[in-house]
Amino acid sequence: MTTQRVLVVTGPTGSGKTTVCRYLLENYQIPQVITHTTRAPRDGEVNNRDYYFETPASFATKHYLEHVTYSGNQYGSSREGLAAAWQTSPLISIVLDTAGAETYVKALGDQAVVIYLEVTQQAALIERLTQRGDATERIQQRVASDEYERDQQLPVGLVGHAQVIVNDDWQQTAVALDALVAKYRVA
Ligand SMILES: Nc1ncnc2c1ncn2[C@@H]1O[C@H](COP(=O)(O)OP(=O)(O)OP(=O)(O)O)[C@@H](O)[C@H]1O
Ligand SMILES: Nc1nc2c(ncn2[C@@H]2O[C@H](COP(=O)(O)O)[C@@H](O)[C@H]2O)c(=O)[nH]1
Repeated sequence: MTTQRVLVVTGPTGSGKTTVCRYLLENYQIPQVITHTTRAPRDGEVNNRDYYFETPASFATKHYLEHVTYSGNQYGSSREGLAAAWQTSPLISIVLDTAGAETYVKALGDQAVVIYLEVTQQAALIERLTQRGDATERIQQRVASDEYERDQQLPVGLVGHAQVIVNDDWQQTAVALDALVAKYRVA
């Protein structure tokens, strides 16, 4: 039987996690698990595609494999979401903060293939958030959060479990992703 795996894409805010999952979907038809959040949608984000956007009350009614608070908002991923994505493909992806990635490794073992993205210059991260259209006060709130600081380094619990990709140059990132997919994708 084909092993079901999930590519867990993690790293600091603005490091390119969502961009990586979009690339995996567009180039390899690897579906992304949609997660739940109480954060307000950004311009261009669509409910049921980018996130399940929830109120605090509706967020509390779901069954989560893990859930976190990140910069004042709640985020969570459900077992049902994973199962639904695995129905469509044995190789799927999900975007998580590093706390969520650690939980996935504990819960799923080798089924969780962790990709930790980093960007060499922290100023480049902030610049990318600005270019994405994030409001200045939102960026400041995020940069001041404990979660922002924590996600700047690969957590000890992921050492030996994560493949680190430096996403300074997109072409190099794409080459690294192509190699990773070749290793895990079933022909
Ligand atoms: N290698 C790169 N070079 C330049 N810009 C990039 C690169 N990779 C991604 N970006 C851009 O950086 C911005 C942030 O990327 P993305 O939204 O994928 O980050 P993220 O890690 O998902 O962020 P967050 O955790 O805040 O949701 C986007 O505008 C994206 O187009
Ligand atoms: N542990 C989890 N982290 C999640 C989940 N969904 C998204 N995220 C992470 O939250 C931050 C902020 O996301 P943003 O879209 O507001 O920029 C980022 O690190 C995401 O990877 C989840 O279900 N669980």
